[in-house]
Amino acid sequence: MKIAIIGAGYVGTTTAAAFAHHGHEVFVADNNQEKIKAFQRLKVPFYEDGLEEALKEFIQKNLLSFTTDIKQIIQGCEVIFLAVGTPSLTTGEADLSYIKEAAKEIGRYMNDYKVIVIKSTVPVGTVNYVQEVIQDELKARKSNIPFDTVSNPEFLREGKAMEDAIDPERIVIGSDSERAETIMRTIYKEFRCPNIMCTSPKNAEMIKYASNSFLAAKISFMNELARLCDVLGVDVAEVSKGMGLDSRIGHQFLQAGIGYGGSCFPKDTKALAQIALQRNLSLGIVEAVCAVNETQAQWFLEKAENALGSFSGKQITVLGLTFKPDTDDIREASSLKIIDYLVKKKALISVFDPKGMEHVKKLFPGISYKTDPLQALTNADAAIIATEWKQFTELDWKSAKKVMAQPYIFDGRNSLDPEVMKNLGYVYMGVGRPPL
Ligand SMILES: NC(=O)c1ccc[n+]([C@@H]2O[C@H](COP(=O)([O-])OP(=O)(O)OC[C@H]3O[C@@H](n4cnc5c(N)ncnc54)[C@H](O)[C@@H]3O)[C@@H](O)[C@H]2O)c1
Ligand SMILES: O=c1ccn([C@@H]2O[C@H](COP(=O)(O)OP(=O)(O)O[C@H]3O[C@H](CO)[C@@H](O)[C@H](O)[C@H]3O)[C@@H](O)[C@H]2O)c(=O)[nH]1
Repeated sequence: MKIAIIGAGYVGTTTAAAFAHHGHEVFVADNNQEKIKAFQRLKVPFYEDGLEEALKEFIQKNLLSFTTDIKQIIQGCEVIFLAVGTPSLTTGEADLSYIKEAAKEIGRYMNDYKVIVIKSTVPVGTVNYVQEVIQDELKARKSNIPFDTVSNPEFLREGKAMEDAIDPERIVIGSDSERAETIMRTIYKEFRCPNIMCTSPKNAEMIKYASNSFLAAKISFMNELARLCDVLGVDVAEVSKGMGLDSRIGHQFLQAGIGYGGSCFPKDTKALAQIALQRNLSLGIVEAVCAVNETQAQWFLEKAENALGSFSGKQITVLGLTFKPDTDDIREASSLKIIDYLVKKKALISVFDPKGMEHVKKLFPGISYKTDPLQALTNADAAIIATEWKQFTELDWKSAKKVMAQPYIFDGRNSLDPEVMKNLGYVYMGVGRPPL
């Protein structure tokens, strides 16, 4: 089937690669010319493992192409996916202006029956809103071309985007139209996904926000608990291990740390809380999830500062800048809060990250960017681990100790073994872990 995708970001491009992988012919459009030029030169302008190779393969097989000509792909395809951004407004609400703009273009250019699929994460009711925007454009053209609007939220994780998109655990299709549902089932036929759920558009939209907020709640629950464990001399990592053995709870998303980041959890939890407030409801749990996350890095930094005496004038190394390993994405990364705090405290800051340094340089040009972990740790009074890259978990910490000025390790991701670190002579502090 010929599929158009509007928005060549993380989601649009990995979705495109997954559709091409399953034999569809995919056309991706973006209004950012630089981005499209990069894809046309077979260069992915962000880091996602396996994506560049996949895009090259499908472009060469003529299954995939990139363009700025949105009109052409709207007219050439029966199904159009919207994968544009829905960032937070200052109020926490989702900004639907990119969705609106793309919907207007569809209404302006569509020539025959279309299925418009919203893959972006959007508030409940957006499928209806898109329908109205397109309808208004058609009315202005004095046209009554039929079309359907569908919700098909995306659940991929950055860093594992390709495997998640090609082989998803679940596919949610929110449609009120039998014709559109049949087309959607045809698109996903080759995916052999065991869990294809068809429901209403509103239900599908809510499933996405509810899923992200629930995962974020698991993390904030453990992060809040870590603060109590810290006072009680209990190891939160052992607690989460014990909890996870109950299959009703499970091990995933129970790792305490310095807070969740990325382009999704912070924005989607805030948006869900805001959607409720607009209906005069307050979602106390979701609001608390956000509040714990806002303060978690600060809580950890104050403890670290206390342990070290002061950050002022000290050489502090931040290991890891991205919001999680295996990505170059620094959106809402905890490392940014850490650097900000250290700058205010007049620390001397060195950093290293395998993929995220170029982006952080634009925000903090005045700190020292190093080429490897050992160089970053040279003469350090303390290291703060903000992202659990394997370059840090597998580092030769024995050699690292020799180059550091003082042996303080503040592990914001509980990624190292406290006993091993103690035996190497480090003063180790994790999140909610008692000192040995
Ligand atoms: N990043 C993720 O891991 C992830 C996972 C699941 C869902 N989502 C959701 O998917 C959506 C997209 O996320 P993303 O991370 O891919 O965003 P992104 O910012 O990486 O990409 C969005 C792209 O849309 C383009 N765009 C905006 N308006 C346009 C228009 N009118 N015409 C053509 N192109 C336009 C932008 O130039 C940009 O390239 C968001 O709603 C997000 O919440 C993201
Ligand atoms: O036990 C855990 C698990 C994760 N995190 C943090 O949570 C954040 C998000 O991690 P993850 O969910 O792996 O990354 P994303 O790529 O943001 O993916 C989430 O957000 C996407 C966008 O909506 C969804 O599609 C995915 O299903 C959802 O997992 C990161 O900062 C992690 O460090 C923790 O602190 N503790």
